[in-house]
Amino acid sequence: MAMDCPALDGEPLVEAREGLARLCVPDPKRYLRPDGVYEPAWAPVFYNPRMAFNRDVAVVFLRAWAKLRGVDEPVVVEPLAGSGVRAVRYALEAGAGRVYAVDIDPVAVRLAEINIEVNKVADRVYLAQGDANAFLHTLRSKKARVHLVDLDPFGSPAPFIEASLAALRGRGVLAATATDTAPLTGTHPAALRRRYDVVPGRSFLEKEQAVRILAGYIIRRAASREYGAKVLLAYYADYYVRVYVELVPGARRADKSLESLAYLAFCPKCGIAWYASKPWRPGGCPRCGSQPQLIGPVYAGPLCDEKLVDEMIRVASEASWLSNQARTLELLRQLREECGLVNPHYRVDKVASVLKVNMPSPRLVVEELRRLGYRATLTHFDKRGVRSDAPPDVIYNVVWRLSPSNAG
Ligand SMILES: C[S@@+](CC[C@H](N)C(=O)[O-])C[C@H]1O[C@@H](n2cnc3c(N)ncnc32)[C@H](O)[C@@H]1O
Ligand SMILES: [Zn+2]
Repeated sequence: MAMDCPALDGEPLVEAREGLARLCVPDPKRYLRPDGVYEPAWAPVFYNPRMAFNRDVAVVFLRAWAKLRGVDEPVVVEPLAGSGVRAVRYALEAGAGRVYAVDIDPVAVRLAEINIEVNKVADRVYLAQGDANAFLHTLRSKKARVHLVDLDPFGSPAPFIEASLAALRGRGVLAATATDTAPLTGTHPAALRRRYDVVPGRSFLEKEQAVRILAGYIIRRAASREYGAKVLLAYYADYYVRVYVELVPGARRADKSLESLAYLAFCPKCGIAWYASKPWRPGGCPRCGSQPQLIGPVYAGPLCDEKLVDEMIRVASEASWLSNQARTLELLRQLREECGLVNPHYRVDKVASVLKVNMPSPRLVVEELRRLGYRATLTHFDKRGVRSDAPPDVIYNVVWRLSPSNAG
């Protein structure tokens, strides 16, 4: 049955559905760019239907994490809540016992109130207007138990990370989306250095670089508060980075997780990247011996936890209500393949261009590497990418042999 959405400050609202939630949102047709595409940032309250996939993965994550950690009715904080869609979905779909939803904008809070009402989750979703950081610090001073803080800002989550860590007492998860992909991928090196405190640069693995910089930044901030940090899931989709980092208090754990940091070293001449643990003595390119370019520190560990992803795949296969069930499963299955392979991916097109041959199919390269006894998979970061534990000379050899230029 169609729903009657009230007006919001004279702004007509329309119905939208996402997961199990029924929502009232600004009419996308009123905020079209000249090319006819909806621009959610122009609407009086931000609601982006394209982020439904991000929220699908988030509810699946929380269900799986709570099951594995034996947490009943987890407590979630969403301090940048916008229309309230994410908070409502955590309550409806992820079994959250309590969700604190906060936004600084009074209009967003009024819309979130409507959506909480419509979905009958007012007993579980607590709404407040205010500054995210102030609210997170209040939770800390009240010693509230928080299991998950989900940061979904405009741009960078960096300004909210300290306060999120403060609110997470005991074992919990910090989930963060970053849409400031121009700095993270190295297009704006000054902003990258400023925001994430790294030696900036632009490798040919832009998306993997972006994910590893954000994860590394969270690990370093967590360590300064004596939290060990483990990356449970980290990926790139559409135009954003998303990471889920589990935090466990303890100075020794913090020291240990700092060991997962390194510098991303890359040789523009050979089109390969690797990790260098000592920036002042990074070692030469394993192929040509020349001094590499460096970015970092970055997180140099696995992009996901295999047990968690297995459980997420199980949850997602049963969650037929998700807005993007097939895409969620596709991403999780691909990440599952990538979990155990920590080396930065190889770009088959770059290697082929250095060899001055046509690019062979990355899928064939993976098959051949496996036949030779190496671990190898495609990567969700790039259709032209291959992730493998094979050394560069083997990759070069395989790309050369499989190139259509050398066929017959
Ligand atoms: C990208 S939108 C959130 C979208 C929402 N999380 C979702 O899944 O649809 C970012 C929101 O953060 C709010 N915001 C910006 N700065 C804030 C601050 N310092 N404290 C609280 N909210 C803030 C904005 O009003 C906006 O609604
Ligand atoms: Zn080289």
